[in-house]
Amino acid sequence: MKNVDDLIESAAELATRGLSKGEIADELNVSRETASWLVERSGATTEPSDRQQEAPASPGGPQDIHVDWSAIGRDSKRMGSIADAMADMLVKHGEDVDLTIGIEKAGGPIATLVARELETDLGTYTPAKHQWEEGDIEELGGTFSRNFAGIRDRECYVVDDTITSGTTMRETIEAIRAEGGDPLACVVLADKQGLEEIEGVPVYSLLQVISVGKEE
Ligand SMILES: O=P(O)(O)OC[C@H]1O[C@H](OP(=O)(O)OP(=O)(O)O)[C@H](O)[C@@H]1O
Repeated sequence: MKNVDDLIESAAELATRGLSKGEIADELNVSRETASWLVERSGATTEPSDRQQEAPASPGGPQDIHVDWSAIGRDSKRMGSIADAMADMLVKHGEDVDLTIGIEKAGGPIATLVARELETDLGTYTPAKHQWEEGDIEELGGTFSRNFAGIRDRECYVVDDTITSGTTMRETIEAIRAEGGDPLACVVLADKQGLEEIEGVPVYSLLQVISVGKEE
């Protein structure tokens, strides 16, 4: 994915396949507003029910950026170096934690390498959105894979690639607590919200995305 034209083309293709703007936002890793803008620019349309729920895209374009980290993700050596840097931020946080949780899908491989560097156990969480097919997503829960470490009564770190709205990280923190775990910090490659904490859990990010010249 190289530029906005590629994003528009991808959004059009996904809309043609019948995906809603929310699903397109998830697929392209952009906000719903950006997904809406991309679809409108492409001239494609989404389902009528979807359009009714959408606020119109702002005429000046979206207040969002797409983070393409595939140059890192396609190379395990680069991923290892980036994961070492993320692990270092958690080391500086200074807690004695022996469990790292990755958020599927993109956070899983990163968390694996962070856990290796920190010499912790590894767990994974799959957010509810990945199980969603139709109906109310609020009625679904995410899942912790039994192929990896258990969480009950354990302190942990949480790893993902990006924070866009913060919804996924918030859901994961709540799910870990509901499972009896205690998330002490989270780390991502890029935080588009510039958050200091989510649900009382400190957020560390290698990159902070800051909008400048944004009209209020
Ligand atoms: O802060 P949010 O608005 O919740 O968005 C961030 C989430 O979106 C992306 O996941 P995506 O749904 O694209 O799945 P993936 O991990 O499989 O790429 C990303 O990996 C985060 O998990």
